Amino acid sequence: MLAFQSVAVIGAGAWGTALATVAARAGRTVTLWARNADHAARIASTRDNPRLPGVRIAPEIIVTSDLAAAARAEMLLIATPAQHLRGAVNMLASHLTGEVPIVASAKGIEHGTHKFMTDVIAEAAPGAQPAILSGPSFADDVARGLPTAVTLAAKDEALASRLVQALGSPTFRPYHSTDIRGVEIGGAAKNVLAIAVGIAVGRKLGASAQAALTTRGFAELTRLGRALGARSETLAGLSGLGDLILTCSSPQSRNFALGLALGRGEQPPAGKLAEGEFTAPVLIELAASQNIEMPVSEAVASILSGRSTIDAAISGLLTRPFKAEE
Ligand SMILES: NC(=O)C1=CN([C@@H]2O[C@H](COP(=O)(O)OP(=O)(O)OC[C@H]3O[C@@H](n4cnc5c(N)ncnc54)[C@H](O)[C@@H]3O)[C@@H](O)[C@H]2O)C=CC1
Ligand SMILES: O=C(CO)COP(=O)(O)O
Repeated sequence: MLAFQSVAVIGAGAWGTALATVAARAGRTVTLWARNADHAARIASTRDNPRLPGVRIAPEIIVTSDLAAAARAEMLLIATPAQHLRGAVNMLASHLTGEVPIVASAKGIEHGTHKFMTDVIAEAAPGAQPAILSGPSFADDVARGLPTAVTLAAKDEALASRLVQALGSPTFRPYHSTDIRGVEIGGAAKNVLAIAVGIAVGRKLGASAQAALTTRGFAELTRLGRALGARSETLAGLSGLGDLILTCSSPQSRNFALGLALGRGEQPPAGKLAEGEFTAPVLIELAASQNIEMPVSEAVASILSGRSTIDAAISGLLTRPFKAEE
């Protein structure tokens, strides 16, 4: 039998549903777990998730709210928002046996603790083997089987490679890595930077400003990543630069769309998760604790908290002293 034949996805939002589809396409036996029993029953009968409209959920995917049943899978993927990951793994922990791999797929940093997703898993489920999956991949594209490539990192390279084998298919191509921190930083920071770029586009600052802001955003993401031990190749790879390019260039991104609305002076889209909103304050706290300058992220955090107007934040960025490019 193949390693990791059974896969459970915890969290039945847009991304969890897309990942369940990925695992089914790769030939795994898949369980999709929703915390709300009515929600699970509705998805199971309609084969449709309102979080991912127009995508048909394959009949072989088992949709359930039975956590003990889901926890029996040989491999688990957590697809809750970042701030809910600890709660989800805490619930799971008592059902787990052995060193089951738990792959985080949320993009964020925990409030209060400044912990990244695999650190939270290691604390909440000490017997498990944490891993992280991240990269340029809109749930809708992935679920429809459009070609995507991501990074999947675990401490042990052989494990990362086996997890890739379990999930990969011609249209979903994970690359394995051992640089967990690099993958986590890219995913968390790019959402904040996408809000900044969305604001600039919403304010009609032009395509040149969009490219400049994305690039200077990458510079600050790289500075923080290097300070925290990430490898440059990871930061310039799919989970870093790749995801930054995607998210900073497409209104399909909820983070970019939030920025766009703010920049235009409109109401942000209702009911859409934009992780960057939650990551911004903790990202700048983390950067400050490392003495790393992240002016673009700081501007986003100050706009979101109401400490600065958009125009004042833009003016602050444009009047920074000239310096060497680094
Ligand atoms: N949607 C996308 O294209 C992608 C999303 N992600 C990441 O995946 C994470 C989740 O995003 P989405 O699925 O898009 O959000 P979503 O808002 O569509 O779904 C989140 C789901 O998590 C569930 N949930 C919340 N707390 C929970 C808990 N304690 N236990 C179990 N379930 C819980 C909610 O009920 C909801 O169904 C985010 O960190 C996001 O950045 C990553 C790659 C692509
Ligand atoms: O992470 C994503 C694409 O890689 C999804 O982006 P948004 O969360 O901004 O929609």
